[in-house]
Amino acid sequence: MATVQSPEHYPAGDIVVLDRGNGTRVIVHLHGATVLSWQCNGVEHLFLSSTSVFDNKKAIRGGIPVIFPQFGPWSLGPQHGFARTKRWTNVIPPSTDKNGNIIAAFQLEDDDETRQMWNHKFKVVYTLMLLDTSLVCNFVVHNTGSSSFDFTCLLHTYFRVADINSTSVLGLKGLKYVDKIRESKEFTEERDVVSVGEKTDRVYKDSPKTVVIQTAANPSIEVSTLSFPDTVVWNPWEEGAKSMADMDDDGWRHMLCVEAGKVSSSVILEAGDKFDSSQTLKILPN
Ligand SMILES: O=P(O)(O)OC[C@H]1O[C@H](O)[C@H](O)[C@@H](O)[C@@H]1O
Repeated sequence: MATVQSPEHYPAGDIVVLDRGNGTRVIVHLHGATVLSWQCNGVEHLFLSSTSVFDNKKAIRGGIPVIFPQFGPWSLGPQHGFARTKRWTNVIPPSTDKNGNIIAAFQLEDDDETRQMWNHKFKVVYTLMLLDTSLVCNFVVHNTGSSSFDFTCLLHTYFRVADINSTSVLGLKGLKYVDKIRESKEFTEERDVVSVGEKTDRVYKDSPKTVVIQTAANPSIEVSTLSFPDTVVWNPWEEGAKSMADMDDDGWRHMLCVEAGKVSSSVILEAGDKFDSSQTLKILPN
């Protein structure tokens, strides 16, 4: 049977595939422009829950959901904003550049539904570039209206890990973080190697441009960012996973969200301006 991370699982009109051959490919669902899968030489690097709902309504549980214009609870609309539950347009179909890299772009613009929640004119262009061992996700917000607006945004990447108990994140030492599990109080990270051994939901501020996810059995992955100063580290752990209908009961063992974004403070975007940001996921040699 086809798995949720294979193109055959989806109606052809719902997905876009960036395929370099040799098992190196990305699958994007137009619902939320959610990257469902990033395989490199046949090895999958993203977690996608097998119980995720694909009804083109609910947010997809796994891959790389795009969070905009609000990270977290929102008084004007759904948690994490509307971008992850809107249908995006594939404005540049997958094409190969002279170096053999595959590029595709997706776009979301304001419409009646978004303006009812958030009355602003915008265009978001999300461009993916698949290289041999890396994936570039470029996220650009344009203010197409005549007044300024503010927003937060984030790429909610679910990394697939062999075992959460032997997974860690490097590069966070010395950073201040807001711990959402501990009344959103602020702490300072003391560890060089940040392992995750319990329910975790932290927003690390002023992160370095590069953090690394280390996990036994898989190669390490480097996450490099531009204009994304925050790093959210999230794992719902066993009880949290069980309480989510769209998360595999043992999903928490095999995932770690390391999310690059601008969430501690908002972006204020003047009319006619753009905000340009990106994350690059790179598989490091063993
Ligand atoms: O269940 P969701 O709306 O997809 O949110 C999943 C998680 O996203 C982020 O990582 C937040 O920091 C968490 O507080 C939240 O639980």
